[in-house]
Amino acid sequence: MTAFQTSSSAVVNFIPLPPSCVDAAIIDLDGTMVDTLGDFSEALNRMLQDLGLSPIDAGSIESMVGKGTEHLLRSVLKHVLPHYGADDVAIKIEELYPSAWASYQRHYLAINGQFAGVYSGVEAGLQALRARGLRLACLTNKPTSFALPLLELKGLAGYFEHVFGGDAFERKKPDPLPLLKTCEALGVSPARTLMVGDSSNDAQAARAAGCPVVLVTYGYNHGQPVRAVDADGFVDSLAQLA
Ligand SMILES: O=C(O)COP(=O)(O)O
Ligand SMILES: [Mg+2]
Repeated sequence: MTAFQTSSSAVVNFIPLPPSCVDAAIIDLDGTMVDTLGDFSEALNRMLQDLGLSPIDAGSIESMVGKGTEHLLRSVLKHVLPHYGADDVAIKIEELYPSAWASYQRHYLAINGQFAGVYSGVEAGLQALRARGLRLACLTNKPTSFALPLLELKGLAGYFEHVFGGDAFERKKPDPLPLLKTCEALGVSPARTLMVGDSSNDAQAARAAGCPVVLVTYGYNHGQPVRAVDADGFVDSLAQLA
């Protein structure tokens, strides 16, 4: 049992942190601080149009978000190329990938943040964590070049000492490496660093790194119910971290 669980139940709604338990918090971006599904949808559909492919709906995109851009683009291409056989699809995806990535990057950077909104309670939560003296870093699987301007535009960049994207380290979440590297950059120990995310990706990375982990209930969890994920607690708003 961690300091964040009660003795009566394995997974509970979040218990307010005893201030002495953590020195830092690492916060996920997509689905945790900003609802970026509109941005993903806009940039991906502009990309598909460039490639002469059929559009994709936001509901399908939602279950593909969270594992970084390479995974997202390959999943989207696979989804819109259903009339090919399995082997042919794989070949076609690799063939299309370089132009898909170039087009997606161009469109995403052009619309970044315009179809996205900060979830309610995010600023209050970040302010409360800062008021407790916690060191804060943002760790996302989206490219750093997408994350930085988005946080700036939404007025959230100033809360973080570090912002690391999916391309900042050799491996992405759910690998523990990005969390361990972020703890190192903050100069804190993983056991005293709270991970706050929205998906099993964040929770698995945190478990493997030895960080306590709390998940929000409103984000994107690969199309699966988030409360089934192994985590230390759940919040409906970052303001509940206060
Ligand atoms: O771009 C993604 O895959 C999602 O990134 P996240 O780690 O901020 O949820
Ligand atoms: Mg996320």
